[in-house]
Amino acid sequence: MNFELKAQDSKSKARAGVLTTAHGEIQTPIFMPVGTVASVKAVHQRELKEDIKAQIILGNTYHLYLRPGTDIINGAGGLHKFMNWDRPILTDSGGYQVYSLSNNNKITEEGVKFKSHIDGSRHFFSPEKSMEIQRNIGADIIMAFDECPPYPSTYEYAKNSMDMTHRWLQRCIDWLKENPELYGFEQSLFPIVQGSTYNDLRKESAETIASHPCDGYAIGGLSVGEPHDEMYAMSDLVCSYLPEDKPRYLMGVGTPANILENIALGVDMFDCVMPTRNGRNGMIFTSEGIINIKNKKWERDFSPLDPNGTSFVDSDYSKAYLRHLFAANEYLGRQIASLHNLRFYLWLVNEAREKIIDGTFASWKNVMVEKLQTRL
Ligand SMILES: CN(C)CCSCc1cc(N)cc2c(=O)[nH]c(N)nc12
Repeated sequence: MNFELKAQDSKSKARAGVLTTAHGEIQTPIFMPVGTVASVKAVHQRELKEDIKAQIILGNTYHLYLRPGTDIINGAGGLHKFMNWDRPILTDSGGYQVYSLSNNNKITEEGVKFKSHIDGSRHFFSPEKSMEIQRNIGADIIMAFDECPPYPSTYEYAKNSMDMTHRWLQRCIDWLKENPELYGFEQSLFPIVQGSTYNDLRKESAETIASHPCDGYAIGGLSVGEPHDEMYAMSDLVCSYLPEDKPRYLMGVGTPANILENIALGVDMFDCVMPTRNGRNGMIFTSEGIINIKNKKWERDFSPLDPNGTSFVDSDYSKAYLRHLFAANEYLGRQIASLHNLRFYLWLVNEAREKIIDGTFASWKNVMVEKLQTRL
């Protein structure tokens, strides 16, 4: 895996680059649609590739392990073949999902005991187990098995959790060294910086994580309910300790405005369920602001969904029509909203990339951040 910086903004820490993987190139800054259970909800792989122009998508160890299970995915020759997606895939390591989905879990030094949110069956994830599952899934980018502390956490909890995440990282590295790739293509580990919202812990974690030679580095433990200015402060601090020549992935972020602000701080990769989850609830993101399509004000607005939009749905359908589909609970409504929002997120990061390359990012970002938060 190789990362090449193409341009750096002179008035911010924003960068434009290219990450080359076994399944193709990724232009950064990039947004990664979330395909938790081997599907980006309500969207075809063909639409992801041809209309949304997604370059990499996310899968998830916790979900895929529980259903369909690694032996079926392995039997298909890996997740790329199983879901017919031949571009890069990143999988999260499963710990975060255990905390957020399984209400009955116990964390020890060894790993995490949990009950399946599907059928209540008992399971156990260790760093080694997480690596084995991600090896079998065949993800191009494997996330280290970490603990994402809740927000807020006491200093003591955040420190103990961070230290354990660092010990778990070494166990991930050791297991991957002992167990080579199964499908004949490179799979790279991204370690994850923790430390909650404590400056000294974040510095210590970033330095520890950066001491491991990896193809990329992730910032975890944010977008967990902390105020946005805390998110930005931690992201800024951590980026200053991570290698310049490797991609930085801020996990679970975020709103369009969060993404632009973090690009300005030096972050290159993002994922978030917002475009799909909030889209399915009628929240439509546009370059002029946010539309709640269920609002009565759109009932007789026959104008295109998004005149500046770059997806086919933006000109094919009107606001009034999409509002009707939501009112009637028609599947097509969620499909249109998901497709539009994902295309918007990919358009936004590509616009940012072009502004970084032509040197106008900082001023464009400030204007854009205001517009993106307008309620239309
Ligand atoms: C669908 N996505 C939300 C899933 C991928 S990102 C999940 C995710 C989100 C957030 N906010 C923090 C963390 C974190 O600290 N560690 C890990 N492993 N994953 C995280």
